[in-house]
Parts: sequence; structure tokens; C-alpha cells
Amino acid sequence: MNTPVKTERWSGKIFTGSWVAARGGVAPVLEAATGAALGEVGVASPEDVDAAARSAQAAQKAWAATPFDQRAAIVREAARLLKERAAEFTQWNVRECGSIVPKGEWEVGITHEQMQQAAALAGLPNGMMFPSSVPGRTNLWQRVPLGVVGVIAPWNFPLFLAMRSVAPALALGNAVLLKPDLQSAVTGGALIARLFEDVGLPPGVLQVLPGGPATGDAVVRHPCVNMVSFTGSTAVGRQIGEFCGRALKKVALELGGNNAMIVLDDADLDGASSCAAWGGFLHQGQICMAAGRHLVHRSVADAYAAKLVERAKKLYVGDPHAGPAHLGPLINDRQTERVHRIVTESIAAGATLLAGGTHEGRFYQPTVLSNVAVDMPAFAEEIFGPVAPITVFDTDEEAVALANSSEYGLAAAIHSKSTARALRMASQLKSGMVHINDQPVNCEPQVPFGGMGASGSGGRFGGPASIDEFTQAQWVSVSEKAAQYPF
Ligand SMILES: NC(=O)C1=CN([C@@H]2O[C@H](COP(=O)(O)OP(=O)(O)OC[C@H]3O[C@@H](n4cnc5c(N)ncnc54)[C@H](O)[C@@H]3O)[C@@H](O)[C@H]2O)C=CC1
Ligand SMILES: O=Cc1ccc(S(=O)(=O)O)cc1
Repeated sequence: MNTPVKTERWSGKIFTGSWVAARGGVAPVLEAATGAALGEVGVASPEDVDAAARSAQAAQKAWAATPFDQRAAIVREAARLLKERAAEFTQWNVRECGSIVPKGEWEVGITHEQMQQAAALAGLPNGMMFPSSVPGRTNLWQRVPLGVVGVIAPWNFPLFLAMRSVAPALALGNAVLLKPDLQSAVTGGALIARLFEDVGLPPGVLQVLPGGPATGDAVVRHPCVNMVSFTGSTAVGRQIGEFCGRALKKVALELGGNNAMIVLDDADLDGASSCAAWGGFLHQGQICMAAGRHLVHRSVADAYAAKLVERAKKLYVGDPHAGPAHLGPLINDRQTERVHRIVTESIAAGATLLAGGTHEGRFYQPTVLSNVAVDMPAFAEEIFGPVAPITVFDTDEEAVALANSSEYGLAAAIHSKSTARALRMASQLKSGMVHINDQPVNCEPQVPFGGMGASGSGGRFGGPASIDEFTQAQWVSVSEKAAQYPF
């Protein structure tokens, strides 16, 4: 793939059950590392969204009535095809999103696993029976589909973060409008549409509508869209949440994080520094669960910093399409400028630069900062770059207070040789996910995933939680004969 792709069926199109020209025109597909044009996708206009939402609403009725095993079989077959096409997905993930090859391969693997589990949801018990105080009456309480689910996905893990909503929503009988980010519209959009097209999903049940904020906004506001599942920034999530609150529309928001990696005085520092490098620098730190604040006991802070610096300096940053690299490019120039601003402002405010702090274009060196205080941007802001800011503490209580001082509450890690001490601390953290003797970037699709505070709206993805997210409850009572009332 060295010349722009024009021959693919998705080229310059959107997917509405077939590939059609978009009224919003086309957008280039750009290589994150070089800026080279790789192809083009269609941009869905608000009129396209309107037509898609209406046809999705119509298609959903027959899809919900399709026997559960047939719905599950389609999702399972799409998962099988994903595995067959793993190399193609990974290649696009590398070029379009700046992922290193192992990250792209890992994303295919976890998405495959997640799709298998989503397919299985369709066959789980879908309700309960409750006793009735009325003689001769039976109370059924059942989960039914929502209708049309709008999925708005980001560019950092575009395949997985789209599919963790798309697959369970489809398996449970909903239609889906997927709006990928334009920076990942092939990996997280066109290739997903093609998977489901090729396994025979009925037309209209999944539609893929690439675009920017205007397209996303049209999906959120459309009256035929019954639920919005959004993964992205807290700023945009708040806007979507506000609208959905007013419109009384179900919404799932998975937002940012500024995740604490806490290292206690009795930690294994070799293990902790390995976790820190992985959790801080993987995918250039562009992960909401990334270790964004390293809170380290004063007595081990110098040793921890030295070990982390040693690891950081061994990492190779380069174009992952050109050859093996540990870190690829940041997604765009705006994000690069933002990361560098946070680093330089923090140094100007008194932080010590121990490694990195420089970049060539979008290639940012893994960076370690010590003496980071709570009022510096490197502590206070979600960086979304390969930066490890270290802040010291003296007591467990202080560590908990520092960790909880962020409005976010997505993920955290605690390193200690005492499981009891770490568990005690975990229960005091305002964090949706806590990993003891590991790092915060963890995801197992069978375990409900999600954040507290400004990291989300409280819903969870994965395992049985996906049933709660992508269905709604209905009470049906059945009486043996017509009830008689006083009038
Ligand atoms: N939770 C996560 O996985 C992610 C979090 N982020 C955070 O967001 C920051 C900025 O990244 P962006 O790509 O600008 O995130 P973003 O929140 O602007 O974009 C995420 C998705 O929302 C769509 N979108 C943007 N504005 C919208 C609107 N008004 N209505 C509906 N949809 C809209 C985008 O097109 C994209 O598909 C990052 O620095 C990071 O802090 C970014 C990507 C993923
Ligand atoms: O496991 C994959 C995964 C899950 C979530 C995120 S993010 O925190 O939303 O960035 C990334 C990858």
C-alpha cells in the first residue's frame, strides 16, 4: 500500500447497507507518521445521518425479531473474518493511526475475543420472573432492544473502541449507526462495515458514517437514535451528556483519565518500573487508562525514577511502517503541540527533566519528569502523550489524597508487597478500575470496564454489563382472565 487506495469498495463512500456517495463530500485518509495520503473516505452530512437513522429504525424491527442464534452467528462469523483479515486491519492501524505492529495485532485479538463474548450475550437469560400479589397473575421482567444505537468512537483504539459497542448492540437486537473519527475512518469504520457486509448482516442494520463533530452531533440529536455510546474526550462527552439528559435519551460515556500509578515504600521497583514504562509509553501514552501520574513514596522515588529513565532511554521511536519501533508518532500536530506545551510549562514551573522532552515532528521521545507538583500541568491535565510525571508522597493517606485529587476516576495501579495494604488503599480510591502490582492499562472483555467521576457516566462495557447498556427493561404481566375493577 504505497500509493493511495482508490480501488477498495469503500473508497470515497459511506456505508448505509451498500456503499454510496456521501453528501458531505470526501476526506483524505492520512498516514499518521508521514502525512501521506493513503486513500479517501466519504463524509456523512446531516442529511446522510437523517436517511441512515430512518432506515436503521426500519431495519431494526426485523433484526430484533430474528432468532437469537442467527444474530449471534452473524457476529461470530464477523469475528472469524476479522481474524482472517488480521493483517489488513493491523496494516491500516499502523499507517492510519500510528500504532506499532504489536499494538495493532493485539487490538485485533482483543476485538475478536470481545465479539465472541458479545455473540454469546444473545443466548443468555433475558429476564426474570417476579411473584405477583394478584392471584392468577405472572410477572415477567424482560430485556428488550433499545432500537437504534449511535456509536461515536475515537482514533486511539479505533477498532476495539467501536466494536465493544457495535458487537453487543447488534447481538442484542439493535441497529447501529457507527460514526468513526476521520483520523481512523478506515480501521475503525470502513473495514468494520465490510466485515458485516461480507457475513450477510441485513442491509440497514449497521451503517457507517465517517465525519467530524457535525456528523457526530447529527447522530446524537436524531430522534430515531435511541441511545448514544460515546468514547472520547470529557469535553465532548459533557456536551453529549447534556443533550441526552434533556432529550431523555440513554447515553453511555467513556471519557478521559489521569490515572495514578502508586508505588509504596515496600514495592518491587524493577516490576514497578517495567509496569510504569508500559503503562506510560504504550501507544505513545494515547490511552485513557495510561499511567498519567506516578505517585511514589519519597524513600524509593530516586531509585524508581532511575529505573524508569533507564527503560525510557532504551525505547526506539520511529515510523512503525518503516520497521520495528517501540513508539510510533502522535496522532497529529495539534496533539504533539499540546504534549510539548504541558512538558515545557511543567519544567518552567520547577519540574526536573530526567529523560526525553524533545520531539522531531510527531515523534515524541518517552519523557520522565520528577519533582512534579500538583499545580503543574503535567499533574493536573490528561497528557495523552508518552510522559511520566513523578510526584512524591510520605504516607498512604497522602497517596490516596493525591490520587483522588483529579476530577477523573478511570484506572489506577498500586505497587506493594503487602496485598492487604494495597487492597485497603484500592477501596479508598475514586477509580473505576484498580490493578495491584500491575499498571492501569488493562482490559479483559469479560470484566465490566468503566470509570468514576469525570471519566464517564457510570455505565460499564463488557461481560454482563453490556446487556444492561444495550437493552432496556420491560415488565409484562399476564393474567389468566380479564381483571375486574370497581368501575
Ligand atoms: N476516551 C478515549 O479513549 C479518548 C480520549 N481522548 C481525549 O480527548 C482529547 C482530544 O481528542 P479528540 O480526538 O479531539 O477527542 P474528541 O472527543 O473530540 O473525539 C472523539 C469522537 O467524538 C467525535 N466528536 C467530536 N466532537 C463531537 C460533537 N460535538 N458531537 C459528537 N461527536 C463529536 C469525534 O469526531 C470523534 O469521533 C485527547 O487529548 C484525549 O484527552 C481522545 C481520544 C480517545
Ligand atoms: O483494551 C482496550 C482499550 C480499552 C480502552 C481504551 S481507552 O482507555 O478508552 O483509551 C483503550 C484500549
